[in-house]
This record gives sequence, structure tokens and C-alpha cells, in this order.
Amino acid sequence: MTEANRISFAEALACIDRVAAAARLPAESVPLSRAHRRVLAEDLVADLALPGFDNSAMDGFAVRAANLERASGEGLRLAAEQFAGRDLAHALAPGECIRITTGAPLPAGADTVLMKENAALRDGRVFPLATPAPGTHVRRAGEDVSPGETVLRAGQVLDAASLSLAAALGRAELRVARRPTVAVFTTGDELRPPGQPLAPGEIYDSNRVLLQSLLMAEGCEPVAWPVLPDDPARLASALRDAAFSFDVVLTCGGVSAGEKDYLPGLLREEGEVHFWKVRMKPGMPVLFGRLGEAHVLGLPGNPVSVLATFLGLGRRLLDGLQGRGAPRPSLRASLQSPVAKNHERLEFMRGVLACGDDGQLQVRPNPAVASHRLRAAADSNCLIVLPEGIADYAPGEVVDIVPYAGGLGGG
Ligand SMILES: Nc1nc2c(c(=O)[nH]1)N[C@H]1C(S)=C(S)[C@@H](COP(=O)(O)OP(=O)(O)OC[C@H]3O[C@@H](n4cnc5c(N)ncnc54)[C@H](O)[C@@H]3O)O[C@H]1N2
Ligand code: MOO
Repeated sequence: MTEANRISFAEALACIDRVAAAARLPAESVPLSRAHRRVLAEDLVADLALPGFDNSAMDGFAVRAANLERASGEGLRLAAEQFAGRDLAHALAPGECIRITTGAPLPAGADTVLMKENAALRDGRVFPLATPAPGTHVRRAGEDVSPGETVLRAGQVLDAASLSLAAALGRAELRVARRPTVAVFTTGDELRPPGQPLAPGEIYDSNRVLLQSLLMAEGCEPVAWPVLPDDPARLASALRDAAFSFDVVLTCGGVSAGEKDYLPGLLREEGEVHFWKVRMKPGMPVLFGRLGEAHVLGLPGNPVSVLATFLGLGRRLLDGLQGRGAPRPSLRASLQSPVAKNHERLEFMRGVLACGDDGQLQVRPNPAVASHRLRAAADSNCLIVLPEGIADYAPGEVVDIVPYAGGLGGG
């Protein structure tokens, strides 16, 4: 297959989006404590105001501002106390003030709170040491949220702040997309689990924990199957089993042109291939298709290819299945050193993203670009996206960045 027959990265994303949109996972209700980082499946419309009632922003005395000037000489009579909690329905009479604490309902007739620090209390009278403007330190009912307002939207990822807003509005549960169930397979006769001795020619299975960790960062609880040998019958039977029990089957290895790369054939014969081979580097031989009930994403075996294809394509599939609305926030940063890109495919380089002294994001590319160079990946914190085409990039040029970690803003 030549470069021209392979699809572009953008086409691969569009294909994943299409397939995922047609296979949205159903919604389920979960308590707020289980909803962190889930994708909301309903709009949340406020049926309360926030704040729910006018209340004090400070500990001090509820007063009427217009009375303060006059009160500086004779003081205000301390008539009652209103603490945060049950509203005692006090009403403020002229010449009076009411002791109040932060969050306590503002008594009728009061319009301002005099901070404790700005008042002297003598013989049951309060002498103002300042004259705050009307409304000072009063939190008005509905100034944050009005009833009927849509405060959270279906498709958004729930973070700590949005969940706490739902709680403030009295919601105990939210409807969220079910998390996809994911089976992880590593394949290859050369693989041994870490902790066991290696025979000549063998290597440790590093992709298993890589995929488990990447999936856990997405809130999934992956089920990792034992390493599969390069045996078509065993591979096929394990994948068939998984294909009827999981939403997504992730494999790594066995998708390029080697004599033992059986996966594309298996999908072609027993399922469907949506695409195989994408004009990206690393990760070119990536395979996407269906087997049984499952979406199968066959990642190339090289560790850095796994990282790039999962972050670039795998996450997109998980997002799409859950109906995640907004795309993950994208970052751009300026290159700190030159890059000579001498091939046509879209490239994901590894790099270190940091904020420069000027407040701008900068990225230092790691020159070890080969897809087995796991160390370079571990020394980095992001992927640098270089579009298709041969090009020389000068220091200072601005490039797209995919941070390893979920990203900013509910990522
Ligand atoms: N003639 C061709 N050869 C190759 C091509 C090609 O197009 N034509 N593509 C190359 C590219 S690019 C990649 S990437 C790899 C992808 O190969 P596979 O997906 O078939 O993966 P394997 O051959 O099984 O393994 C590749 C590499 O990764 C190591 N590996 C595999 N699994 C793990 C694991 N769980 N933990 C650690 N390392 C793993 C494996 O030992 C190999 O070194 O193919 C190129 N070849
Ligand atoms: O494209 Mo492969 O995934 O570079 O090594």
C-alpha cells in the first residue's frame, strides 16, 4: 500500500466520530460522588436561585445604610442575632442593627452589612467606624443563578466545580453516559510480564501498563487479558470472546505487514474494517473496525505508537461513544529548537511543554523520534503535532500540542 492509499489523520478522526455517533452508549443515573469526569447526558436547568435568599457575605451587623451616618454618634441598638441556619424572620427597626454571620439571611429592612472589624460594641450599642455604601457585603438572591437557567449542558465533562454547582442546586444524581467497557490485549511471542526472567529474544510487556494507565486516566476500568501468543487461532478465539462482552477491544501489535500480523484479516473475515493505515507517524499501521458487538482499535506494537494512537485516536473513540460535546481544549506552543521533518506523514513528536518567562507556552522537542524510544516518551509530557508535508521548523514557530494528561478544562 502506498502513502496515497492510506487515509489522513483527519479522515481517521472523522471515521471514528461517525462510528461513535451511531453507537452512543446509553445514559445512566449516578450519584454526584460517582459522576466526576463523566460525560453529562442531560442539560441541567436550575430550579432554584443561587444564592437562594439575600444573605450576608461577612460576620458583622445587618444595618440600613441610610441610618449609619446618624448612628455614628449615638450608635445603633443591637436588637437581635441572626446566625447562618434557620431564618428567624427578624425585621430591622430604625435605629437598630442585628448581629449577623456569613451566610445568614439578611433581616427585612436591612440592606447592608457592617463588618465586625468596622464596628465598636459598647453597652448593647454598635458604633460604626465606617460608612459602607448601600448593599455592601450583601449577597443578592439569584445573582449567581436564576431559576430556569441552563447551567450545565449535555456533552460536557463533569469536573469538581460543575458537580458542586449541581449539588448547590439540590441535585443528588445526574444522568451521565455509561462508561465504555474496555478489554486490553497485548500480543506477541516475545512478551513476558515484568518480574519474570527473560529468555534470549524476549522483552518485557510495557504496553499493557501503558494502555491500562492511559485508560484509567480516562476513567475507564480496563480488563487486561493475558498476553496472547502470535497464534491466529488463540488470537481469534480470545478476541471473539471479548467482542461480545466489551464495548471496546484495544489490541497492540500484529497490525503491520509481518508474517504474524493476523488482526486485519480476522476483522475482514469476521467483522468489518473501517480503516487500516493512517498517514501518521508513529502509528501508521493502526486498524479500526468492528468484531461482534465491539469496536476494535488495533494499535501498532511499538510503545510510542501505542501512546500516539491512543492519545490521538483511542481517546476520540471513548469521547465519541460517551457523546462528549466540546473537543478537548487544544494547546499551542512555540518550538524551542528546530525540527527538520523529512517525511510526508503527520507526525506526533514527543516534547516537554512548559511556560516560559514571558508567560507563553514553549515546547522542547525530543530528537529521539523512533517509535521504540520509550525513554524519550517518558522524559516528555506531551505530543507535538506536525502537519503532513516535509518542512523545516524554526525555533519560535508555533505548533499544536496534545498533553499526555487529559488536558485543561474538564479534560
Ligand atoms: N514491512 C513492514 N514492516 C513494518 C511496517 C510496515 O509497514 N511494513 N510497519 C512498521 C511500523 S511503523 C510499526 S509501528 C510496526 C507495527 O507492528 P505491529 O503492530 O505489527 O506490532 P509488532 O510487530 O507486534 O510489534 C512492533 C514492535 O513493538 C514491540 N511490542 C509489541 N508489543 C509490545 C508490548 N506489549 N510491549 C512492548 N513492546 C511491544 C515488538 O516487540 C516490536 O518491536 O511494524 C513495523 N514494521
Ligand atoms: O508508525 Mo510505526 O507506529 O512508527 O513505528
